This record gives sequence, structure tokens and C-alpha cells, in this order.
Amino acid sequence: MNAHEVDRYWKTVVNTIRDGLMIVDERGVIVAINDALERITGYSRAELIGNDCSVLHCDICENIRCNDGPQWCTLFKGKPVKARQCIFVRKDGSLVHALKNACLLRDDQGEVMGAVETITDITELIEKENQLAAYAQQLRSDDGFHGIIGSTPAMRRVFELIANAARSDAPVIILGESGTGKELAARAIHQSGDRSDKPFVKVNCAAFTESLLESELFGHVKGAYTGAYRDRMGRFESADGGDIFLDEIGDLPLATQIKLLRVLEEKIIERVGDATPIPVNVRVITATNRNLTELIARGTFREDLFFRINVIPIHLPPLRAHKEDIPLLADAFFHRIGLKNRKPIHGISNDAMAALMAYHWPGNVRELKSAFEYAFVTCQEAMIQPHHLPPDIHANAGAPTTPQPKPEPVRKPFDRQEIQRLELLEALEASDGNQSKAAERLGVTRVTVWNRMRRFGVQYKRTIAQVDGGEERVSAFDRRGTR
Ligand SMILES: Nc1ncnc2c1ncn2[C@@H]1O[C@H](COP(=O)(O)OP(=O)(O)OP(=O)(O)O)[C@@H](O)[C@H]1O
Repeated sequence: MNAHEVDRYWKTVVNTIRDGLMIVDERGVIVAINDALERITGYSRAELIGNDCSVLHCDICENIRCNDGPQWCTLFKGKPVKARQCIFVRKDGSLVHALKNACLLRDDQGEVMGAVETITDITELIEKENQLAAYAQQLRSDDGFHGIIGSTPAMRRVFELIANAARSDAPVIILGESGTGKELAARAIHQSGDRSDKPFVKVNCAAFTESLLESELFGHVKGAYTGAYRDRMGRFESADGGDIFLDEIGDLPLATQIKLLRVLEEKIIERVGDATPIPVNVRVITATNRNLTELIARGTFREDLFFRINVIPIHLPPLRAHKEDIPLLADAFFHRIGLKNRKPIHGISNDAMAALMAYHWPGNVRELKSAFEYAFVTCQEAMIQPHHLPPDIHANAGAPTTPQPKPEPVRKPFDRQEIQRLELLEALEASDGNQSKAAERLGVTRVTVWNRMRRFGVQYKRTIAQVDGGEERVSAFDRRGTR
């Protein structure tokens, strides 16, 4: 290819690259751009060319623009910009996170004619990074991931799937045995998605007769059937803009399956007794503990509906498949139920924890939670012992069923929060209330110490008291509860 041909194809090459490209003259007036820049900024070529480059409101340009001397921008003082992260404002007012490179263009005599800038759009990357940071924060918090507790790889994978599902509008199906947290997962998808400020509507498909279910889902008009005294909006309409959670989808009657399929395909509903189509914008999240493939083979579930709802499947593992999460879950339920009960129970004994670990949990996390509700009723001691747990659990573990003759020392082997609180108190005591020193002892930052003091309601008071003419230093903790 000769130089002339290269010239001919140059425009095509420039417009093929994914990065935005812009040439400005020595006054900062835009003289050329490529297609990618139009796409990134939302401005057309005609709107940009001839305009000042400040139209893009690049944050670093606003900082480096100099107001004195002939050079209007530090770039023209000869300082190239290399892979600087910056933010532009699109035509519609939204922000573009970008990496920018810029350098001067000179003529044959070395005179500055202008500058060229390339802009790599990293908005998606930054958004994902922010989202990851938010998820990490969620995981660190006591409440787990939107209330779902677990830190094993199996549960982390579930959190990742939930986070991905939340980013899309595609139908999600949550599969798993009863009590594995399917409803919690559905709520987490709603809460972490763009529809979180719109309704989350739950319908248990197994709880209604066929005719009532249709009216519940799609609404009805007055006179549609005996007892329909007035028009009524269905759950799909109430969920408009948000998410509808159809629990026990495997129990949906065949006739309703056809109607649901139509809603998913056409995004319109018709109230029972009326043929007027009503558009609805609802994302459908379904859940079941039944084997849909088997139901399809038996002819009780439509295969076409299955394909429609099975776009993003999320499998929740049974508790026996992630037993390493039991101490964490037990700790959380112990505290949650303990807060309501106000009984002076200090923790879970090692034997009780061993019994929990040995059990096979057919009722999954729901059964674990119920075991703690039970234990808080039966336990009259300082620690929960195996015999305070429901009979199936301690019998299964072969743990002693009678109280230990010697009471165990009051300790809380699995109480993460309490251990952290005691460590904090010790560190503050040893550092005479100095938060920086306490932070050093604990190997955390001073802000973390301050945060923990706030969380545990710990105030370190230092009082100088006069004692017999001399001074005595009195230090005291003011503790308000453990959380
Ligand atoms: N990973 C978890 N972390 C905290 N709580 C959980 C978890 N999994 C389940 N739970 C709790 O267990 C109970 C049952 O959860 P959920 O109703 O979401 O289960 P499900 O799978 O929808 O059950 P079903 O199929 O019977 O409707 C709820 O009280 C829920 O808060």
C-alpha cells in the first residue's frame, strides 16, 4: 500500500477504533473527531466541531486550565497527558469515566498547531468496581449480603449470581430445597437492582385456587365472576416498574401458565373479564423447590414457559452442602433471637455447636433458625447446650442429653461480636483510652477503633479526681449493650 492509499483509508481506520479521538487547534477549538467520540459523548460531529473543547466539561481540564499567559491550558506548556483518569459530561448530563491521553501537534517548523486527545470509556469498569466495593461492604456487614449469611465459596458464588442478575432485566429462576433462602435471594435481587425504588410484589402460586390466582395476578373487572363487585388491580399491575416474585411456580395451573407465558412474551396483561390490553413493565423472578424437568416430563409444566423463565437460573445449595457456614449462621441467629428474648444466655457451647455441625439439616437454614428459637425457650443456663436444641438435632449428634454436672465457664466461643468488643475494651484499657495506641495494639486503623466504639456503645471516660491532696486518675468504660 502506498502513502496515497494509506491516506485514503486513514479516515476509515480512525473511525474503526473504539477509543474517542479529538483534535483541537491551538485555541482549544475542536477541529476533528472520530465516530467513537460521538458515541461516547452523545454529541454529534456537527455539535462538536467548531466548539470549544470545554463543552465536554472534563474535570481534569477544568483543574489544569491556566488563566494567565498565552497558554490557556497546561498541555500547551508542553506537558503531555498520559493515561489520566477523568470524568466528562455527556450531552444528556450523565457522566463518562475515561482514561485520557493528550499531546501536542506541531508543524514542520516545530510550531504548535493544536493537540490530539484519545479517550477510552471506562464507565462500565468503574461502575463494576463501585458495585464490587458495595458488595464487599455488604459482605463485611453483620447482616451478610442483603440479609443472606454465608461466606463459603458456594454462597459467594450465589452472591455473585444475584449481583449479576440484579444488573439485568431478564427473568430469574431461583431453585433450591425448602428453607434455603429463595425468598431472601429474590428480595436481594430486587434490592440491589435498578428497580429497588419500585415495588417488590410476592405471590405464592400454591396458595390460591386456579380462578383466584388469575384474578390475583391479573386483576378483574366488575362482574367478571360472582362476587366481583368492583374492578380490581392485579399483582402484575401493582408491581409495575418493579419486580414480581412468583414463589412455588411449579404449582402454577396449566391454564395460568399459558397466560403467564403471554405476559412474558408480550409484556401486556388483561384483567379477568376484560379484553383490554394493559402494558406492564415488570421483571419476573420465580422460585421453586420442585424439579421442573420432571414436571415437564409429566406434562404438568409447559416447556415453553420453562424456557422463558429459566433465563438466569440461581441454585441455592442445601445447608448440608455448605456446613462451614453453620457457625456464622448460628452466631447471627443467636444474636437476632437473643435481642428479642432478653434472656441472660451468653453463647453456644462447643458441644451444641458440634451437634449443629453433625446434623444433616433437611429443613435447611429455616430449620437452623427454628432450632435457635427453640433453644431460647428451653435454655435456662448461661450457654446453649445440646439438650436445649430440638430432639432430632441433639439425638442425631449423639451429644449428651443431660445437663453437664459442672457448669462451663461463661465464654462465647462462637460469638464474633463479643470477642471483638472484649478485645476493644482490653486494648483501650491497656492504652489508657488512647485510641491511636489501641488501634496499634489491635492492628487496625484509628477510624476502625472509633467505629467499633460507636458500634458497641463504648465510651472511655477519664476523670482526674482529688484524693487526699494528691491526684488520682480514674478510668472507666461506659458500656451500653453489646451491639
Ligand atoms: N443464608 C441465609 N442467611 C440468613 N437467613 C437465611 C438464609 N437462608 C434462609 N434464611 C432464613 O430462613 C428462612 C427461610 O428462608 P426463605 O423463606 O427465603 O426460604 P425458601 O427457600 O424461600 O423456602 P420455601 O421454599 O419453603 O419457601 C427465613 O427466615 C430466612 O430469613
